[in-house]
Amino acid sequence: MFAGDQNGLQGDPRLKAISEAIRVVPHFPKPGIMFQDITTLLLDHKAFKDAVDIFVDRYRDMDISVVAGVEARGFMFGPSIALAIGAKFVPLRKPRKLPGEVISEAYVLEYGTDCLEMHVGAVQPGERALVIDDLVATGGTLCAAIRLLGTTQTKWKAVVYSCGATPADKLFCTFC
Ligand SMILES: O=P(O)(O)OC[C@H]1O[C@H](OP(=O)(O)OP(=O)(O)O)[C@H](O)[C@@H]1O
Ligand SMILES: Nc1ncnc2[nH]cnc12
Repeated sequence: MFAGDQNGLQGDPRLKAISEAIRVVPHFPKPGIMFQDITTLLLDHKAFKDAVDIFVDRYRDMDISVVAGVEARGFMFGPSIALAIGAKFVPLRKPRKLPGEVISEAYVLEYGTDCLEMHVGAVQPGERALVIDDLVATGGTLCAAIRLLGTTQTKWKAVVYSCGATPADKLFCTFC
């Protein structure tokens, strides 16, 4: 996992603008949580486009066939990235939302527990997948997404978050 200064984006003015477009709401949804609200980023066309473009530029020539978006905020960035890099989009959904046969992974959140599900057959063994979400807090969601894709024996998992609860500089990614 690496931050803006280690991924070739050091000094990129887009990072500051993206960071500033994310509203921080203290004590939401409960005391002590500094909520990183990306809905304000979505209102800023340039910052929103820059956030998508940064990932498109990074991953377009990496033979990635699957972009997996984590419900719900991964759905706000993932499809645009998938279309631009020529990959399919696979939603990783919260429980009981997908109508077909699913595989499930439970995980612990900063303020609760949850579960991600994916349709069986959406990802084939050997495919290269990129996971998209808006941030890492405890990392529980990210780990669940990796486990979910791992059950399909996906050859590569590239995990990308467009912003982070900490540090403030927001752009980092992991390959596993
Ligand atoms: O690193 P973690 O501790 O796992 O937390 C990060 C996750 O929490 C948020 O989603 P949330 O579960 O609140 O769902 P939402 O996108 O539907 O609001 C966020 O969008 C990440 O998916
Ligand atoms: N600090 C935070 N801000 C926004 N979403 C979150 N999900 C978990 N922790 C969060």
